[in-house]
Amino acid sequence: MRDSRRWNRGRGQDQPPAGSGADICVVSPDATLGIRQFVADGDVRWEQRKYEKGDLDGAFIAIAATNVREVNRRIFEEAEERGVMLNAVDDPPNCSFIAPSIVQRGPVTVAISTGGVSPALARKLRESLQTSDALAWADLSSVMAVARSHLREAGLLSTIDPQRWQCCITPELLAMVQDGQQTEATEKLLAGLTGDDGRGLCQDISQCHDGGCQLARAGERS
Ligand SMILES: C[C@@]1(CC(=O)O)C2=NC(=C\c3[nH]c(c(CCC(=O)O)c3CC(=O)O)Cc3[nH]c(c(CC(=O)O)c3CCC(=O)O)/C=C3\N/C(=C\2)[C@@H](CCC(=O)O)[C@]3(C)CC(=O)O)/[C@H]1CCC(=O)O
Ligand SMILES: NC(=O)c1ccc[n+]([C@@H]2O[C@H](COP(=O)([O-])OP(=O)(O)OC[C@H]3O[C@@H](n4cnc5c(N)ncnc54)[C@H](O)[C@@H]3O)[C@@H](O)[C@H]2O)c1
Repeated sequence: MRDSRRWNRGRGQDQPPAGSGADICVVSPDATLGIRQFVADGDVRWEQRKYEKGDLDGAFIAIAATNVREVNRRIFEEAEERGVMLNAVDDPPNCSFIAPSIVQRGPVTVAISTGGVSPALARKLRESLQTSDALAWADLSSVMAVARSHLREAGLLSTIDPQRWQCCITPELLAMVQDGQQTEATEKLLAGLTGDDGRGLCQDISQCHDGGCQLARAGERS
């Protein structure tokens, strides 16, 4: 099993691997302080012994992180036999999946993979993305969720053109949310989506491409 340094490094924070509701079991004669803490917190079970064939019985996903390459290879063989997904930390040929670098903001998760070509590049991309404006769109999550659930309840969700969603997700809407005006932003979004805002936004969906309506609105203002 990976040690806590790696868990923390991959996520860029002191976040236990649990929290997903997964039943996590570590099989190892010894464990780091980090893993012992997860065990003490009830997030992880620890079987204090060496790996034995059969340990993957019933597993959905496994990580082979012993410091003995031959043991990791045997774990990979068992995983292949059982159809269990396996990651062998730094041994790509003995992985059936590769661990990505992760960026999270609210409910939004961005996973970055270089396909094993360069983990250092995956980290660079993660660190760039964490501070990039692109990720700020994730701050709209709760407003989007509320509007969506409202439209679903009203039986209107499937009537909204996908392009209209894109046109309504504007920097202006984001600024409102970031200013703490959640309710106003939700109302504005719903009005824009249902065409009730009276400003002609996206009245002709067929003309509305690549933010075209926003460009038109900017033109109107100037
Ligand atoms: C993304 C991340 C997630 C995580 O760890 O969970 C991750 N490695 C991270 C960092 C990192 N790892 C290494 C360095 C040193 C610089 C460098 O080598 O580039 C750095 C950078 C640093 O620490 O700054 C060393 C290293 N890693 C691997 C090898 C073996 C090989 O390539 O053969 C070696 C050489 C070992 C040696 O011999 O010394 C292999 C893998 N590492 C992967 C994932 C998978 C491919 C992912 C992809 O490329 O997309 C894969 C295949 C295994 C797997 O699937 O888990 C995490 C980013 C954390 C973050 O976001 O900050
Ligand atoms: N890809 C990465 O980013 C990355 C990062 C850190 C470590 N690694 C790799 O992960 C592996 C482990 O590194 P580490 O620093 O955690 O090593 P470590 O020595 O700290 O830990 C290895 C653990 O495996 C246990 N172990 C040994 N034989 C075992 C067996 N037969 N059954 C069960 N457990 C057994 C040991 O008791 C120990 O607790 C190494 O191959 C290392 O190169 C990869």
